[in-house]
Amino acid sequence: MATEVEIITCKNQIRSWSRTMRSNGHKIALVPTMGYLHQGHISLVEEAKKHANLIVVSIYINPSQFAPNEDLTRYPSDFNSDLLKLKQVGVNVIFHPENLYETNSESGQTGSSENVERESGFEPKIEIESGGSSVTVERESELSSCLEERGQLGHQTWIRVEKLEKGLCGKSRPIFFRGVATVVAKLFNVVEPDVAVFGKKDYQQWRIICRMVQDLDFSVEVIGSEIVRDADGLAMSSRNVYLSAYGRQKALSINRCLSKAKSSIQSGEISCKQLRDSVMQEICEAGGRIDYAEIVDRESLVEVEEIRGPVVFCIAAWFENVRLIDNMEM
Ligand SMILES: Nc1ncnc2c1ncn2[C@@H]1O[C@H](COP(=O)(O)OP(=O)(O)OP(=O)(O)O)[C@@H](O)[C@H]1O
Ligand SMILES: CC(C)(CO)[C@@H](O)C(=O)[O-]
Ligand code: BAL
Repeated sequence: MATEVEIITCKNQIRSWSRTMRSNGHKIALVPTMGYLHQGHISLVEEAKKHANLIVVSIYINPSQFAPNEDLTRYPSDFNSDLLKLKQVGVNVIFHPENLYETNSESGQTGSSENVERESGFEPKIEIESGGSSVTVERESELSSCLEERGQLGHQTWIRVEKLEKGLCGKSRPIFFRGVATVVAKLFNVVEPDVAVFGKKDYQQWRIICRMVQDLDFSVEVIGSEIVRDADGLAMSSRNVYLSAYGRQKALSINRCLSKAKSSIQSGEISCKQLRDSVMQEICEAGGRIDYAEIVDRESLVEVEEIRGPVVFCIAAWFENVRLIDNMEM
């Protein structure tokens, strides 16, 4: 049966809702999403219900985790369909801010002097002190996300989980985890949840959030929830919608070769090189372009050479210009 869902768009309003509810003895779980919801997201809500009695789902396509050459402007969205799904699964609040980086969202002000500077020819250069004199160097290109690209330079504070963010997805998306960690910290600060649920499909993201919470003493319990797959084995993802039926068929090779690797390990294979080589061969033969295929320690995400303990096999590959990620704990 569908339930009433409150839609909140203002930071102050969600914070005061949360504080009131907690003072009345409720426990609040947050499920952060970028919308265009599928069963993977719904499973996070179901997991959240095991840990709290009030559920907030945030829907926010965060510009700071997209590089300017990525798909922010065409990222799929369908708020009405999301609303229906969330009513059916039974959540209490949808937090749907228009702009989480807006310091004055309640008053509708958008400008800042830095925006003006950008519009009038901001150069991506920085000055650094060197031996008593200052030199101008190109700003590291990796520091630019769609947030800065929009000219919204009012935001200056970034969270970097320095080691965990470097490998896997961090190699080809160098600003991605800076944006994710920062926006999740902002969501934690405005929603003030007791619990937050993340999908293990984004394994590195989940580990990074756990580490951020530990290192910065956030009072939030982070839950990692299992990957949900379609019947054909493809890990559900909002971006699957970009795939043609043909591309999707080819992309099934990802899950297929992860399952084969798992069987090989169960039969005694310990060489990560062997395992990686066969996965890479199968994905390439299916027409995929590998971004990475790595077997890493589950906690540190450091690559291992031999299977001697719990690991996770993580893959990112392009099919038809769609970058898909998947993994399997082994
Ligand atoms: N198949 C899935 N199984 C479990 N969790 C998932 C799955 N897909 C997404 N999630 C989780 O849902 C949360 C929100 O993710 P997001 O809105 O980016 O969806 P997505 O489908 O992963 O989108 P994208 O295609 O951009 O990767 C994240 O914690 C993510 O790990
Ligand atoms: C955690 C998240 C909602 C932050 O924008 C996003 O990275 C996602 O949807 O996985
Ligand atoms: N699920 C992670 C969001 C992203 O890839 O941008």
